[in-house]
Amino acid sequence: MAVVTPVLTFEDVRLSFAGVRAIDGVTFDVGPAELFAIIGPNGAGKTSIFNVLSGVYRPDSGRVAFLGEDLLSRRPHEIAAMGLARTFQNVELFHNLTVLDNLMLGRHHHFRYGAAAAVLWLGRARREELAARARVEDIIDFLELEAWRRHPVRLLPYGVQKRVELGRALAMEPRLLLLDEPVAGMNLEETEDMARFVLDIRDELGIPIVLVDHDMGLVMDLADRVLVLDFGRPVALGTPERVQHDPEVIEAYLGGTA
Ligand SMILES: Nc1ncnc2c1ncn2[C@@H]1O[C@H](COP(=O)(O)OP(=O)(O)OP(=O)(O)O)[C@@H](O)[C@H]1O
Repeated sequence: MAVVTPVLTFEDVRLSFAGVRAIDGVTFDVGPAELFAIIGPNGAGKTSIFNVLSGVYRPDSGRVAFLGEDLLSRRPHEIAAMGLARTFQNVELFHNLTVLDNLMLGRHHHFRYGAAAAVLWLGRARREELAARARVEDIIDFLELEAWRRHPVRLLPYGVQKRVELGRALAMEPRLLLLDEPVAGMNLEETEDMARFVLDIRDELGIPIVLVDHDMGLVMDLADRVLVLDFGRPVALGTPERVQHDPEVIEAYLGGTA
């Protein structure tokens, strides 16, 4: 049997804040083109895990490797440049800029030319800019954003703004995508659209995804595997089918009502 090397390895990670155990011995890995979900009630430690992965928090102990390389010694911009892209719970875009410009900014770390070349619009700068444009136009097609491409983000419906944020993360050409509550605050139609795009990213682009949410329903529909957390502790890890029927999950997460 072929051995599949995980894209991400998170091993026995612990992190406390003034006595609060935000992450309490959490271990998981994410395979290539896997949609991995982390769920748990408020305060379970989901955002803390994302903050460790993106280099914002340094854990007290444990090991985290991305594409075989240690992540814990890296700064946030280095981790982004390695190909780990993230969206946020709240829309974090430049609201007065157009969709196109926001997506172009998502690519900035790919540009290799210096300031002088950029100002003079010379050689390499021009070639890189044209390649970036082509890539961004592909993403606009993929996320069905054509109708809004020249609109400032602040004028767009909320669900479309979240899609632009997803587009900006894709513009980084990620090797792993972290989605923080991608459907929070969305109506049913927006939620269904977002769910479809998330699946397309895995299936058509082959990009592995870690998705954090507290909505059990969405996660169970989308994820290949699910990690359930409670007060920073792992409660269960497995396929949605298995996790849903785990007595500890039913007790801890659903309060024994399922
Ligand atoms: N910077 C911080 N300083 C102090 N405590 C923190 C910090 N970040 C997180 N915590 C604490 O760690 C615990 C886990 O918080 P975290 O935000 O990771 O949970 P969460 O599962 O993402 O919750 P939510 O669904 O509300 O976003 C909470 O008790 C929280 O108060």
